[in-house]
This record gives sequence, structure tokens and C-alpha cells, in this order.
Amino acid sequence: MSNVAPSPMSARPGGPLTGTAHVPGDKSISHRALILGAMSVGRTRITGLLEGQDVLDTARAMRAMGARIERLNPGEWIVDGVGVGGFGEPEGVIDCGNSGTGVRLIMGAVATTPITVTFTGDASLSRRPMRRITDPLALFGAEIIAREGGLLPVTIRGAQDAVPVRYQTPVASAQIKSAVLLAGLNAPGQTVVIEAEPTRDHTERMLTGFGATITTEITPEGRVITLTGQPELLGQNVAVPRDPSSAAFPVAAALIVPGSEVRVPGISRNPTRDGLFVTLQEMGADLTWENPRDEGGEPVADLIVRHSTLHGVEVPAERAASMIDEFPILSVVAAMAQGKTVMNGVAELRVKESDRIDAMARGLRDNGVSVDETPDSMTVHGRGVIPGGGAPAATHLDHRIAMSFLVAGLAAQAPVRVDDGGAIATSFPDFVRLMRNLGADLGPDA
Ligand SMILES: O=C(O)C1=C[C@@H](OP(=O)(O)O)[C@@H](O)[C@H](O)C1
Ligand SMILES: C=C(OP(=O)(O)O)C(=O)O
Repeated sequence: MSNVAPSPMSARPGGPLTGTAHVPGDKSISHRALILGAMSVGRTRITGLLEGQDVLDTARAMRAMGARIERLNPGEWIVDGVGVGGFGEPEGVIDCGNSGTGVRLIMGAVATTPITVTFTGDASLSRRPMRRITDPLALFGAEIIAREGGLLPVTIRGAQDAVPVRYQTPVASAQIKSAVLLAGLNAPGQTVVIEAEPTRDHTERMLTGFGATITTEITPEGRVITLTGQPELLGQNVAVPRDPSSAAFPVAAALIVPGSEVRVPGISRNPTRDGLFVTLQEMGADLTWENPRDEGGEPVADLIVRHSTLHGVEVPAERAASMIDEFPILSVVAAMAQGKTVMNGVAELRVKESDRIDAMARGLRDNGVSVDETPDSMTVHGRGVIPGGGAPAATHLDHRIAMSFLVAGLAAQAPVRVDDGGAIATSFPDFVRLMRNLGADLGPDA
């Protein structure tokens, strides 16, 4: 993506947003469905797969290591797996593009199979920390060579005789937890991950669905997750629910554009992902959930959201992991609320596709909103208005920064511009069309 010419975009204030927003499949679950499908025996059928670039890069990686993967229809894919321990050595470098989830989970998946794999990524991914993954993978017996600072490219020589690991994650991260669990699949005995704060649990849920023995115990240390190694995973049918992190954008837009009412069907209500909705409700958001159901081991419901008068809130640090990707868009909603919104315990935002605290603070300030930051917090001083009209916000190859500023423009007093919307295709390729269908005036800069 870094070699492609930037695509400047802008959004302009306009009338209410109305209609139905069919947001794409969940990104986290889509990566995991492809990886676990590839690590299973037999056929996995996936419906609702997110066809964003991040997930397509994971599919390509799984193919390069021997899985047969085919797209039958939009969102409908089949994976014929190679079984636990069955990955073949890829001939080329595995390029995970912009995707932290892709590269970190696949590193875990290969670390206990005796093959050598070199991973790379785009300019954004090449700045992100990888030692948090390679350190625990070395405990299994994998050999690792990385660039200075533990950065990509990283080469992993998977362990020949892997040993199981007991690992306490040093930061709240589902990617670290998942990398260790995926490595544990091909280690004999029990691999244990302990996390002080709960993080998204899709790996645990899906491993159970594919036939692994995995338990989660709540203890004073936190969540203790125990996986029994070397199971035979069997191909499954996976129905991917719609992504709450993508839903956040039309939901936020409807809340801040007067007169709006939008329906967002079929989104995951997994409690490890619902921090944004809890926070919006505390701010006074009019959110109605209908038709709760279970789809493929994940709770799902339809959401109706109406324009609301909002007030600032304090978001507790303990909630950060359950809404970690939603802080950029929350900061836009917070600007349209009355009063101060304080987001605590968000240091991890500094090591995402961009430093999201810095990127949001700068872009909001340029568009007339007052923001304070500390190393691990961000405070937006909401005045119920975004003046807009500033310099194009720098997006640093970060899809969520681009979409957040475009949503801001829909409720601002003057257009809001971004320097490059290209990265939106990593997680929400249909974003512009979907938002325009609701009545939003946004798109490439003329
Ligand atoms: O496991 C996952 O699918 C993800 C975990 C989160 O990252 P961390 O584990 O680094 O917090 C999140 O930011 C990312 O978008 C997806
Ligand atoms: C942080 C994100 O993704 P990843 O870590 O997979 O790049 C995200 O989608 O907001």
C-alpha cells in the first residue's frame, strides 16, 4: 500500500443519514477463520468473510504454506486445511501488508512447525513492535531473527521439538494471546496464557468450535487460558458476524448528524468488543438493540441508532481493551458532545497502524477541537461542534484515522479533509459507498 499514490478524500456537512448499513464481516474473526481453517483437517466453509486487504493478505499467506483456498461467491470461501503441524515452507517472503493481526497470528501459527518463514509488511507495519510476539514464541523453541528493535522483516525458524509454554501477557493484547495459543497447538502438553485484563476472545471461541480442548478460568491473576496441544482440528462452517469496529463509523455518524436514524443489522455483541457501545450509552446515545441471537458461536444483534444530544464521560482504563480500535471515532463523537471526555489507559493506541493519540489530537486541533494528551490518555473538550476546514489530516496509512475524520466532516461546520484514504480498504473496502447510501457527502477530493 505504501507504494500506491495517496488518495486525498473529504467529507462535507449535509442532511440526515438514514437507511440500513450492512457493514462488512468482522476482521478479527475473518483472519482466525482462514488460519484455523488452514490448520485443520478437511474443509472449512466461511460465509460473511471480510474481503478487506488485511484478510486477503492472510489468505495469500495460508495458500503459500499449503492450504487450498477458494472464493466461491462474495464473502463465501472454502479452505482445505493442512492440519496442525502441516504447514509447508513458503517459497517467498510472507507479506502481511498493513495487518498487525495477520502477521502476529501467523507468526504464532508457524512457530512450532519446523519450517523457516520470513515476514514483512508495509511502512506502517514495519514500525510496529514485534518483540511482544517473538519473545514468547522463542520460549517454544523457535529461532527468531529480526531487524534492529525487533521490527519486521522477521524470520522465524519454527521449533523442531516444541515445548509448551506458560505465559503472562505483559500488555492487554488479543494478538499476543492468540499468537501463543496458535503456537501451543503444535506443542505437546498444555500451553497456558494468563491475561490480567480480558481481551477479545475469538481465538478461544473458534478453537473450541474446531475441536480443541481449551478452558478459561477467572482467577485473582486474571484470565487463565489453558490449551491442550496437538489436537486434531476439523474443518468447520464459520458464519462471520458483522464487525462492531466497522459499525462504529456509521453509528457515530448517525449520532452526530441531526435528524439521522440508521439500522445496522447482524453485528457482533461479543462482550469483549462492546466497550464503545457501553460508552456511547453513558454519553446519552439513543441505541436500541433488537433480535439478539447466536451466530457461529458469537452473540449477534441488530442495532438502531438515532441522532442524540451527548455529554462527555470518563472512560475507565479497564474498558480500554474492549474498545481499543474505537478510540479514534470516539474522539470525534466526544468533540460533538458537551463537556470533557477522558479516555484512560490507552497507551496501546500509540503502537497501532499509527500513533492514534497523536494522529487524532493533531487532526482534531487543526479542525478547531481542543484536545489534551498524556502518554496513556487523551482528553477531548467537547463543545458540540467541530469547526472543520483545517489542513488535510495526516492518516499515516491508518484506516481508522481516515474514516474517523471523514465521519467528523459529516457533522462539521466546514469540510474535513484527509491526506490519504487508501488504507480504508484494509478493513472496510465498501465504506464510501455504504456511507453515501445513507446520504453522506464524502469521497475522493475533486
Ligand atoms: O486480535 C485481534 O484480532 C486484534 C486485536 C487488537 O490488537 P492488540 O491485540 O494489539 O490489542 C486490535 O487492535 C486489532 O485490530 C485486532
Ligand atoms: C489495530 C488494528 O488492526 P491490526 O492490528 O490488525 O493492524 C485495527 O484494525 O484497528
